[in-house]
Amino acid sequence: MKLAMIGFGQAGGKIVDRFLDYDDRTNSGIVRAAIAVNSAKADLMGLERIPQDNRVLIGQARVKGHGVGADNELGAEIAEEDIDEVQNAIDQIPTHEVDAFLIVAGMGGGTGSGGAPVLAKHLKRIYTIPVYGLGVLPGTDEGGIYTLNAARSFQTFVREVDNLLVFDNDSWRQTGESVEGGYEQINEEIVRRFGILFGAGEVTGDQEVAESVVDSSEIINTLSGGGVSTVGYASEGVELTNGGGLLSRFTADDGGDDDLDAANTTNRITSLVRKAALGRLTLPCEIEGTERALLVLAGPSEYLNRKGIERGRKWLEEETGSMEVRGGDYPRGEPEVAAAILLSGVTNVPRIKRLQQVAIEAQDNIEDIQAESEENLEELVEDDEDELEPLF
Ligand SMILES: Nc1nc2c(ncn2[C@@H]2O[C@H](COP(=O)(O)OP(=O)(O)OP(=O)(O)O)[C@@H](O)[C@H]2O)c(=O)[nH]1
Repeated sequence: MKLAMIGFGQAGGKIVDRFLDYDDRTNSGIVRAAIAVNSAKADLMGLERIPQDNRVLIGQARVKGHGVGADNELGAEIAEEDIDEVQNAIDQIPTHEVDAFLIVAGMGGGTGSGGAPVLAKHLKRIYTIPVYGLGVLPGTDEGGIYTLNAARSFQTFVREVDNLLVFDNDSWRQTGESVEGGYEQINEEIVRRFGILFGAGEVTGDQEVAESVVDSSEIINTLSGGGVSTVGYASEGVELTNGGGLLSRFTADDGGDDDLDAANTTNRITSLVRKAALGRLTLPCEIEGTERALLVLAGPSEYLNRKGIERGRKWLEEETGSMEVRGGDYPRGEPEVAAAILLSGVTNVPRIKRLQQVAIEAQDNIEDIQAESEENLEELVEDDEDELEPLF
């Protein structure tokens, strides 16, 4: 499906930048327009792919291009004040060619965390196409203020969008790497997963001869109903029949009379689906209780078959308990077979519960510290009060 992506804040901008790169590399055609919004000029300048004209600096009057320093209330305020500037950039894109908006933001900072929900609310008032969010949760070691920001932003963002897709940095961070290097890899993991999902609804031309290609309305229907979504993914390298040089661990179903080949393909697909659902999700959670799901099998068409996808879909129905599990293929020329599973409307998410608990503790702590420091300041000032006249 075709998306208008808006990266809000530093993380949001960088991830949308990577989506553009992914789109070019894989010819997916999912990014119809890409916009970056930030209160920090330097962050906008650091982007590589998003066109200069689509980079919107907000809050200049308040923060002079220096960012909001993880103050997400200020982030929300400047987004509201400068929403017309963001709208001007959106006015330049052909929204009638777009299936949905995707607002991408890190939820632990200030600009994206505060601004993304404001933009979602604004877009929903104006447009009839769905507005989705892709929210990135901070690592638990980033500290109380990031957790508090994320918990507050999450609560608001999920209410304002048609569906909130979540990626949790905490379960993806790698030890022993620089933060920047670590994010590069993490961002690649993000675009690969969401790229396959959204790319599935963008199959065109002769690829459509495949039997059960996923359609963008199936993605929209899976996301409709709202709530929180997570994505599972697994892949295996294959040899392209037109001469790719990869070791084949996946047996091609060449469509001939070879039942064994077909059975092999089916079995491989089924185990790939299990790996994707039971492995690391973008937001770890219990898959049981998921309201709706979509299974996408991507790969060269000779490695896909309807029976495998149908079996994978049935298995997902059993595991999630959902009666609304869709499935289909996404034929493409990459030398791998990949299963991406969108689990929409997940309810059993211990990470979110914990995030909210820690945020409440952080909020209480901050209030205590504030009260204490006000008292301390009063004591400090009172000591001099008898002797000194106030200025006014
Ligand atoms: N996945 C991912 N997460 C990132 C990246 N950069 C920052 N983050 C996360 O996003 C959060 C910070 O948000 P930023 O986007 O840097 O902040 P901002 O929205 O620009 O807001 P301010 O800098 O406070 O004005 C951190 O908690 C990180 O967890 C990135 O490139 N990829």
